[in-house]
Amino acid sequence: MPGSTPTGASPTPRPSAPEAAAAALAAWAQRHPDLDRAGAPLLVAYSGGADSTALLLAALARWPQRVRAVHVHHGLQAAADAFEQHVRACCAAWGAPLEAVRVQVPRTPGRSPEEAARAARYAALRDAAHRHSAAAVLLGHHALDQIETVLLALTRGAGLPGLAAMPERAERDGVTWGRPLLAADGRALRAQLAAAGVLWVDDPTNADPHPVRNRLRHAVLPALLAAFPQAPQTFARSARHAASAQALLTALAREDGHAIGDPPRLTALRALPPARALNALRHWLRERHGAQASDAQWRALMQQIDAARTRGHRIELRLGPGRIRRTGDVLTWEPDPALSGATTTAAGSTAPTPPRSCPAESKS
Ligand SMILES: Nc1ncnc2c1ncn2[C@@H]1O[C@H](COP(=O)(O)OP(=O)(O)OP(=O)(O)O)[C@@H](O)[C@H]1O
Repeated sequence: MPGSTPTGASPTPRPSAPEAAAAALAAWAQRHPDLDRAGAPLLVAYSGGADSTALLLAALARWPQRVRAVHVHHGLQAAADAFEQHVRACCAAWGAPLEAVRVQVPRTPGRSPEEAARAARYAALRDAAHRHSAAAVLLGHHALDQIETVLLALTRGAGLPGLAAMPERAERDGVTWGRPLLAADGRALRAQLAAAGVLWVDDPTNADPHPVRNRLRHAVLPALLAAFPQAPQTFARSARHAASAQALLTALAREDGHAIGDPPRLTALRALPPARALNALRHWLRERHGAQASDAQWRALMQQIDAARTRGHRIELRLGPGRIRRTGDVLTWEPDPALSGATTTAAGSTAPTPPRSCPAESKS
């Protein structure tokens, strides 16, 4: 349920944005002049954490008339009310329009509470973008988040789409999503906020040592940064290389998709080199059915496609959350409700850390 906070009759002077955030945002804005110069609102996804606080301050400084903060209250942890109070206080103090949205996070079998909360959050941000006809929704991910995302992809044995990690701009669900701080070092953002006396809230789930991301954050990242200080730049570069390569593979898959048809024809698939046929099929399953499958499943399918040279050769295999079958010369895929909950992640929880309040006056 959206609600608006009055911005207050006489807001206190806004603290200046952390330099690292302002510089990264300015460079991002130059790379996306259409968003920089558009008149439409820019929504900042403002959790109250350090990164989105830095982003909000930088965005308010660059686009004072266009920025609106959007905060999503997940109702999952005791501290969520206090987080919302904090962001309301900050926005009121800084004269920033705020929309605080409450979401119901459904319990879904096969989905961890974190995944469900993330999906509900992105849906709420998407809806807010549509309500405001926003030019973009801006997210506070920074360079260290990008390293974690690349490492996380490696721990899962991901392919190029995973290694491409987070794009600095993406169009999804009719919304433009921007990550202006991807070039900024999260440590600098925090240090500069602290030096300016700007307070933020810490999400207690970030301290949970069990989820893989937090293990990476607390055990791996400090060692990596100590040994390779350039990691924020080099990981970002690798992610960009992977994204460019993936863009080429996607273009090739689209082109090959015309040749193999929808549903894909076996004879046309066999006419392509196996790696191209696999690339086209992966793309078809992802784009047409929103599904992904494991390496072992793809290997089994490719073997069957190669072997199915007689009319009587049956193909019926599990592929991701569904089954793929041969009917004549084509392959058809259908979801199988019994398989859709196959990838369950364990959830973790810790006691909430009460947030500090927003300073009534800035020190800078
Ligand atoms: N409760 C919230 N309300 C509004 N925006 C939020 C909220 N939580 C996170 N965000 C936005 O998402 C960004 C990333 O947050 P965080 O790293 O905690 O999320 P994540 O779940 O890891 O992100 P992702 O969903 O992209 O993996 C924040 O900087 C902020 O812009």
